[in-house]
Amino acid sequence: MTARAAAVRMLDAVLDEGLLLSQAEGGLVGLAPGDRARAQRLAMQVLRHLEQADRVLKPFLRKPPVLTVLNILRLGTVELALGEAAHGVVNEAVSLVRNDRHNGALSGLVNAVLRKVAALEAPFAKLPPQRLPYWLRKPLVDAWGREAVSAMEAVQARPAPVDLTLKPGWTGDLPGAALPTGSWRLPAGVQISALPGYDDGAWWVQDAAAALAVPLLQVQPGARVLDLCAAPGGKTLQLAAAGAQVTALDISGPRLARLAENLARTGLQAEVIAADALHWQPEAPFDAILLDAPCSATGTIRRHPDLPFVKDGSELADLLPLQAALLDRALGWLKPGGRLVYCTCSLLPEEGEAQLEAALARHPGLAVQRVQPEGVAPEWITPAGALRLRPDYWAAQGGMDGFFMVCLTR
Ligand SMILES: C[S@@+](CC[C@H](N)C(=O)[O-])C[C@H]1O[C@@H](n2cnc3c(N)ncnc32)[C@H](O)[C@@H]1O
Repeated sequence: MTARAAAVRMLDAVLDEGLLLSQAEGGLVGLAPGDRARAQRLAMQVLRHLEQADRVLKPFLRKPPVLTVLNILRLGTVELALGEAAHGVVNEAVSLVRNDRHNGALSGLVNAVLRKVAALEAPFAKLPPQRLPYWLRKPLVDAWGREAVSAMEAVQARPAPVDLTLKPGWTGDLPGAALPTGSWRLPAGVQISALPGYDDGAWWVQDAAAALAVPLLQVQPGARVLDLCAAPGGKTLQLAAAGAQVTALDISGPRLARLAENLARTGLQAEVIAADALHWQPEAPFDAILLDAPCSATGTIRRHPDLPFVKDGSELADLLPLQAALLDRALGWLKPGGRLVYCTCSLLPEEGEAQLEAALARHPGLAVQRVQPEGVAPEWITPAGALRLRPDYWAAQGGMDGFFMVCLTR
């Protein structure tokens, strides 16, 4: 199987079976590591430009062919629009259809259509970036307006850069540049495992927005800190590297295994607990708690372009009460005067700003501590004193994940 065939298989899984790309990785079995990475990259490129590909293809199709053939056409169209050489793209698309038991007869159609697409000059140049689905776009337009949402969509059309969090004090010779908040942004196409510091765990991959929750908590060395909903552990590593005595709790065994690997690679320490936070009880209260609550993950669409095609917002009915319940329990585990950071990698105000407002109403004496970590622009701070991070911030440098985060004291 080729990388392109695997990419089409993954697209079929997302668009037909409603699977996330991470759930469709079975389609990559048997591929060499380089081809696996290429197949994933191709599938993600198509998902970022699916709407544009369909608009380009429409005049050349009397009616859409079966989904798998349409996905072959979409893949070819996106590759051509992004500058891939026509010869290889068209030939392989044709052979993919020819080798398909059910649809071989459509190889002539695929050949003719992709040759027409190849003859177009910059077919995506005049098309707007792909729009978010209505269930997600509407509340974002209501919260921040059309212009901001279009800016987010433009950033989401491009692959996300890779950011690193460096251990405090580590200075190595990495390609790329430091961001104002202290994260390190790598240039595109770098092989991460070949970088200095990889083998000794001097840094870890973590989006620049995600890296801001721990600075917001302002932990002191030696403080007892609970990382609630901790896996796979980017924030656990930051807390441990800051000298805190960390308890990392998560409900998911497989995700905690990744957390344990991350601790081992970086040589950092934390007590790891597999438990449901809705039932677990600590033996003693904590100086600080980080609650990175389960959420819609709509702030991570740059890196998960499959999400808008698979999710429909219906999971919010379970997520919103879960977030509130986790927050209420965690607040009960804080020492008097302790701090709690609540955060979600969601763009939706329901999972951020509205959760904060409701928590303040439920807990008299609870207050927002206004914190502006280094490099944070004043306009990222909400009137209530929280941080609202959006994908279109630092757009020219590739953006950042969408996040809501707030520091609370009681
Ligand atoms: C946003 S992710 C956490 C990411 C993590 N903090 C990091 O920085 O790598 C949310 C986590 O919440 C965990 N989770 C969901 N429900 C939970 C529960 N009831 N108790 C404990 N953990 C839970 C999930 O397994 C998932 O790992």
